Formats: sequence, C-alpha cells, structure tokens
Amino acid sequence: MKILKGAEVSAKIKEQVTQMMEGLEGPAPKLAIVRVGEKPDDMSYERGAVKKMENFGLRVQTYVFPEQISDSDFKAEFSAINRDPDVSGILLLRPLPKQIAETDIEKMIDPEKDLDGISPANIAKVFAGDKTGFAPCTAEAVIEVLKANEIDITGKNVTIVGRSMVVGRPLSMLMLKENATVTICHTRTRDLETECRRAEILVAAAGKAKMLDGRHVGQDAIVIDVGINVDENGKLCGDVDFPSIEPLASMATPVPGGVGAVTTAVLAKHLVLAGRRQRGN
Ligand SMILES: NC(=O)C1=CN([C@@H]2O[C@H](COP(=O)(O)OP(=O)(O)OC[C@H]3O[C@@H](n4cnc5c(N)ncnc54)[C@H](OP(=O)(O)O)[C@@H]3O)[C@@H](O)[C@H]2O)C=CC1
Ligand SMILES: Nc1nc(=O)c2c([nH]1)NC[C@@H]1CN(c3ccc(C(=O)N[C@@H](CCC(=O)O)C(=O)O)cc3)C=[N+]21
Repeated sequence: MKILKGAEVSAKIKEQVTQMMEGLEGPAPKLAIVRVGEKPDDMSYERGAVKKMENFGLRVQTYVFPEQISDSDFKAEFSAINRDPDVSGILLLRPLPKQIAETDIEKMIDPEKDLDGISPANIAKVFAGDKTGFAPCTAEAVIEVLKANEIDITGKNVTIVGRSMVVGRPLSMLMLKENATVTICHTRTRDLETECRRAEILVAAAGKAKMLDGRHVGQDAIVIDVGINVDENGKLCGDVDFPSIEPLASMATPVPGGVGAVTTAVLAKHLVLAGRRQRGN
C-alpha cells in the first residue's frame, strides 16, 4: 500500500503559490487567524497554519479572544478585522462558543476574504461548481491530494463518510465537479460497510478514531483519512484503523502527515488568490 504524504503535496502547492506571487506588488498578503478560546484542535490548526504561512513567505497575524467574549464585543472586533485593508484573508476557527451567533458572522465576513468558504456566497459557489469563490480548505485539500498523485477522479465511485458543512458536504460537491459518482454516508446510513467497500475512493471525515477498518475497504481502494482525533494513548490519529487496511488499499493518507498538512497549504493558496484579486490581478 502506497502512503500518500501530505508534505509532498504541500511542496507542489508551494511551487504554484510562489509562481502566483511573482509580479504581486506591495507587501506579501496577510492572513488574519481569529480564535475564540483555547480549544486544542483550533490550536493545532493555528500552529500548522502559522508555520505554513511563514514557510510560504506570507504574513500572518493571530487575533485571540477570551472564550466568554460577548456576541456584540466579538462582532465589533471581527468587523474591524474584516474591514482592515491590510488583511487579505481571514481564517475564523470554528465552531465558535455558543453565545456568539455564528450565522451572523458567516453573513458578515467579506466573501473576498473568506478563505475557508463559510459565507453563503462562497457556499453557493461550491454548490454551483463555480471556482471563482473559496471552498473550505479541507475539502479542497482532499482533491489536491488526489490530483497531486495523478489519481483520475472521473467516473470513479467515491464514498464520503460524513456530511458536515466543513468537510463532507462541500467535498461531495467538489467531487461531483470532477465527475465522480458520489455516495455520502452518515449516522443514519443502513449498511455502512457495503457503502464503503464498493468505493474506489473512500474518504473518512467522521471524527471517530479508527472507526473504519478492513471491513470497510474494497481491494485496491484509495483511502483518504481526514479525521483528526486523539487515541487511547493520547496520540493524534485518524478515522481509519491503518494496519487493518494495508492488505487491501492501494494507497492511503496517514494522520498526522496527511490531509492536515495539505489543508494549511490550500489556505496559503487561497490567501495569495485573495491578495491578487484585491490588487486587481
Ligand atoms: N485535516 C483537516 O484539515 C481537518 C480535519 N477535520 C477532522 O475531520 C473530522 C470530521 O470533521 P467535521 O466534518 O467537522 O465533523 P462533524 O462532527 O461536524 O461531522 C461528522 C460527520 O460524520 C458523521 N458520522 C459520525 N459518526 C458516524 C458513524 N459512526 N457512521 C457514519 N457517519 C458518522 C456524522 O453524521 P451525522 O451527520 O448523521 O451526525 C457527521 O456528518 C474530525 O475528526 C475533524 O477533526 C476537520 C476539519 C479539518
Ligand atoms: N473554520 C475551521 N476550519 C477548519 O478546517 C478547522 C477549524 N475551523 N477548527 C479546527 C479544525 C481542525 N483542523 C485541523 C487542520 C489541520 C491540522 C494539521 O495541520 N494537523 C497536522 C498536525 C499539526 C500539529 O498538531 O502539529 C497533521 O495532521 O499532520 C490540524 C487540525 C482544521 N479545523
């Protein structure tokens, strides 16, 4: 079974980003990372994103607010970041604490700066297969992993486990755009093993440690593990029980070191795209 390494895909995206930055006047585009509270997976993503922006020669600033910040105070702070002309793109770490009306923020964020595709305008573009907007970075990272490894998606049977607005749903639309035949599984799916085993490309985005194993993988299938969990020993792990799929899968992405590393590279690509559009080229 071939391991699909995130770092190799990230390096290819870095080459594209470097080319896209040529001829860009003025300072490098700046990413604003907005975090409310100290959730561990937000911190992990922020750590990965800051390192990646700096590695790609881009500017990044984190804006951290206390977990209990009021809805009105947060909206005032967020609105200032949203309007700041020096900020080319925004990554709002979600979900936000309950007291903040997240749907208001989704409507507030400038779609031109909404690099993770949370605004209605960008969601509509993902639905319509319109690439002039921004899709959520993780969903797009899955497509980038397949393309970087020259895996043809056209006509393939793709099964996605998970239907969230961050991964499952947008990814199903991006796969459709690539002419795949898509099955979306969730907690009400009756025969998960069969729906997964028939997939030529299986994507795990359930958020359940090691939930998918050899029973869910057809011979020579390609397995993309999006899950980021912590196992019984406190180690980062995915939704796939890796050893059990080795005799079956032809290729698979590991956790860590798989999709996670590509998500932050796609974020960097979105930042440069936003910077270019805001400067008229
Ligand atoms: N690598 C990266 O860049 C990123 C990784 N992640 C990771 O991806 C995973 C998914 O994230 P996210 O989409 O936000 O998670 P959510 O919890 O929002 O969604 C999980 C989805 O999986 C489905 N699901 C859960 N358990 C089962 C089951 N036993 N059988 C079938 N379907 C199931 C749920 O179904 P239902 O709708 O019926 O409840 C739901 O649709 C998490 O581990 C997260 O940490 C997230 C973002 C980025
Ligand atoms: N609006 C929003 N979009 C998200 O996509 C989002 C979010 N909020 N909130 C938090 C979750 C979690 N998430 C991760 C993405 C990559 C790594 C990542 O880079 N992981 C590295 C390890 C990084 C490390 O911990 O050192 C890896 O898998 O190799 C981790 C976590 C995105 N999320």
